[in-house]
Amino acid sequence: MVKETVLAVTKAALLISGLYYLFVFGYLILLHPLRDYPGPFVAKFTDWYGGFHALSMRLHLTTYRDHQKYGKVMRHGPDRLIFNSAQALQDIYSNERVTKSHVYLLTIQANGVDSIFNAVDRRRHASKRRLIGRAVTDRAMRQFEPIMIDQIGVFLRTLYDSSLVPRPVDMTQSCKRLGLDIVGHLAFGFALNTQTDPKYRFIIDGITMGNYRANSFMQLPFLRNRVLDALLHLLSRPRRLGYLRALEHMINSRLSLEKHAKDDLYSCVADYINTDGPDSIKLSELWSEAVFFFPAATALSALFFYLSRNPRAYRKLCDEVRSIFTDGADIKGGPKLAACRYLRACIDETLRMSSPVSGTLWREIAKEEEGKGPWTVDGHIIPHGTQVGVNIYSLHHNEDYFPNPFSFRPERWLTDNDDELRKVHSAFAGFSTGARGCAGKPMAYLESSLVAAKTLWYFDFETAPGDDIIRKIGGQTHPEEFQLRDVFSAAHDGPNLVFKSRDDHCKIFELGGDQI
Ligand code: HEM
Repeated sequence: MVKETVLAVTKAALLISGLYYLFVFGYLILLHPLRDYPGPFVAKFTDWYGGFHALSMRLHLTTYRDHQKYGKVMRHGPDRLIFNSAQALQDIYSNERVTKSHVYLLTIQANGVDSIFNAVDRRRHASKRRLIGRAVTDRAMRQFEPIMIDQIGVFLRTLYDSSLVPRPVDMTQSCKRLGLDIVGHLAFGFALNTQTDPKYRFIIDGITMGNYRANSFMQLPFLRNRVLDALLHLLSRPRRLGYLRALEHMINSRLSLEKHAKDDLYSCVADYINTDGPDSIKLSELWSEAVFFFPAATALSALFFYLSRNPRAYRKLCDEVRSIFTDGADIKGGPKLAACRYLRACIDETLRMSSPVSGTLWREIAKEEEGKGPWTVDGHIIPHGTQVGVNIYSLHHNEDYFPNPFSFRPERWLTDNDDELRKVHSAFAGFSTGARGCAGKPMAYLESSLVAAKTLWYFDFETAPGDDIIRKIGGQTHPEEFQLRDVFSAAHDGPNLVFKSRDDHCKIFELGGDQI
């Protein structure tokens, strides 16, 4: 009797859940407001489609392939639409009624510390932006530049040492270490010295893991649940403790100095730490803000990749840098660097092909704007509750704007044809755009330009033997492109390069001079 009752209850439960899911699937496929948009079938009823490809770090490539198949607007999740046009870029990211999607909230750390990146509320964000903006003003940048140049000097010395052997240099490692050392100084005036000392190098992997975790949560919110989070916390405990200890050490070292002893983020916001005012910031939030200063390392690794594979561009850039400047120490921010137009075009072309942030930046209409009239994106009225975005990798490879998108052609940024120029700029989203666009864009250009120009001043370089073996990742079929793994920002390897010093110019390294 008991057995029969259990059987009957089980059958009823199965029937009810079967009917429930049938209803939900039926609704999502046949009745949902996004039902008429094309897209991968699985993505119509679950976020697992995007989640799966995010976990495998190739969502940017999948999205590009899907656009080829389904067109310039597609449904990429039950309530998600992705567009592939410059008009959509404007309509989404430069619209004041729009905010970051609620999925960004899933990236807030377990201790509740938010950052400028995941502050969805517009007032909270505006206050953070004002504060962070203080660290990246032109004046702050000018004050920080000598410190950046010192770190670039360390980078150049490691290249010089490698040239004496000669030994190939893995540019991903070198650029990430340089990038992190700059971030340490910029945030807390702290010398992490990862370029010369392995002690703090684990932070680089920590940042990548954090980005991977955040990206996975945003694509597949289901993952952010207590059980999985607790499990992840347990598994990453030893690393996390090391990370927190390093952070605590950085903060304590900085606190032991006078507020304005260093030209760093701390100094810019010190008067707002733990106050009652509207722009108050917690000390513990500062590093969360600063880790978003990191993607320049990807831009640099990719730039070295493209220059080593494109001899014509390499030669042209050498000619420009070596004719405009008269000395390595002469290479600094100012009119001469601004006159390096080909350098800027090489950086832009790099950011187009291998954008350090290559995914879809999800947005939605702000809560307080709901019901105040329709939101139209590239001619489509967006139904209530829909998250939308433009996929940066796809837009940057859209032939309507960038013919031969897989060719490295800096010249496309230097055309005399104004219409053409407007067109390429309209579809460039490397730093995103609008109120949530990159706050550190000028800093990123300065860092990339100084590193590239100074490297070309002191060295010639070429691809290390054997480095051209095609590293196919997740079905990427374009070996001429620097291959990125999408973890919101990017993970990558190489290129491995061999450096040869330009003799007369490198004497300064032998003499141990610091005017590099
Ligand atoms: C080549 C290097 C860089 C690239 C490609 C890049 C790209 C981006 C992108 C695409 C976003 C928008 C993210 C989103 O909407 O979720 C962003 C935001 C941001 N970036 Fe960058 N970034 C770079 C370097 C930097 C640097 C050097 C700094 C600081 C010195 C910086 C500071 C920020 C900040 C603070 C935000 C958040 C802005 C906000 O939400 O108001 N970035 N960046």
